Amino acid sequence: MEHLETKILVVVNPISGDINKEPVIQKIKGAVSKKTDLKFYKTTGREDYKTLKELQADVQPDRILVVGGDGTVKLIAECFKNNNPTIGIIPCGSSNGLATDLAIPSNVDEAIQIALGNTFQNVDSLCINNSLGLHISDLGINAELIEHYSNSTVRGHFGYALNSIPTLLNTNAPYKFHIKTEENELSTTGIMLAFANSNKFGTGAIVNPTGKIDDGKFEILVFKKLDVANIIKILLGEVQLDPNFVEVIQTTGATVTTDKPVPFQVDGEPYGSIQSVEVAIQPNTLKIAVG
Ligand SMILES: Nc1ncnc2c1ncn2[C@@H]1O[C@H](COP(=O)(O)OP(=O)(O)OP(=O)(O)O)[C@@H](O)[C@H]1O
Repeated sequence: MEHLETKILVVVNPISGDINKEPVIQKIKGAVSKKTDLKFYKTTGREDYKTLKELQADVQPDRILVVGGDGTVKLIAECFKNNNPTIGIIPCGSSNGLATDLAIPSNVDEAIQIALGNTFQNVDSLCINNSLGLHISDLGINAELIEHYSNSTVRGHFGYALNSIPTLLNTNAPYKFHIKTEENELSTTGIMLAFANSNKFGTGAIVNPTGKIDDGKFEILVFKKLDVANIIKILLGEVQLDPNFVEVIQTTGATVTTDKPVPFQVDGEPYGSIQSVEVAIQPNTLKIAVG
């Protein structure tokens, strides 16, 4: 396989998506040239940020391969955002939102080829209450689901579905959101407010007919009704946006406040319940290998 770098750090989340990573590790070993200095780091879920920072100083990798889900990609983005190495994603999580946005295949062999390849895309990130957001963050019902899911011992989609049932029955939704952007100020009610750092919404015909992929903007989506299937389809970019169902605001920075504490999540990680979120776009934070 052709690639220019010699130092590759592979960060493996052993538990993500309930997938055995050993075959993936063997495939990566088989895909790189003999000259490649290949280092592996398995996340522990504790102090990974600190250890990876030390590894960065030690190894100074040209490329980092992430074998995990959104949470692991985010960990890498936070650790290495100032060093700007190329990041290759081999999607192995129960949620692989950023990989899906970038059309990185779930097939391991194909993903490894792309992760080691030389086609790149710069990706914007969001600064959300001083945390890094790469894909979708939200206040409301989805964050409630994620909170329940993260407290459970069951991993994977099936666990997600099982745990969603009690949450949907006990929800405090709808919530009142006060949204202040650089351009506008409004109050609205919904079951969920999402911050989406995905070009799907920015380039969609209804949201922004003239939008470009790297326009340095993000979207606030306020979902009005509890229709989980439709919400998921919209977040996956599979259906046109119906303004009666979802309100969309495109901006570069916003503050959202609520009347009561609302569960909050950033890229699939629960952040407890909060009443105020500040969000700003950070253009071109990451360089990711794509197909
Ligand atoms: N060795 C480990 N043991 C337990 N937890 C770990 C370990 N390594 C990483 N983690 C946890 O895994 C989470 C990130 O998982 P990631 O998003 O990559 O995969 P996922 O299957 O999509 O995860 P999730 O289902 O929790 O969203 C973080 O919460 C991190 O603390």
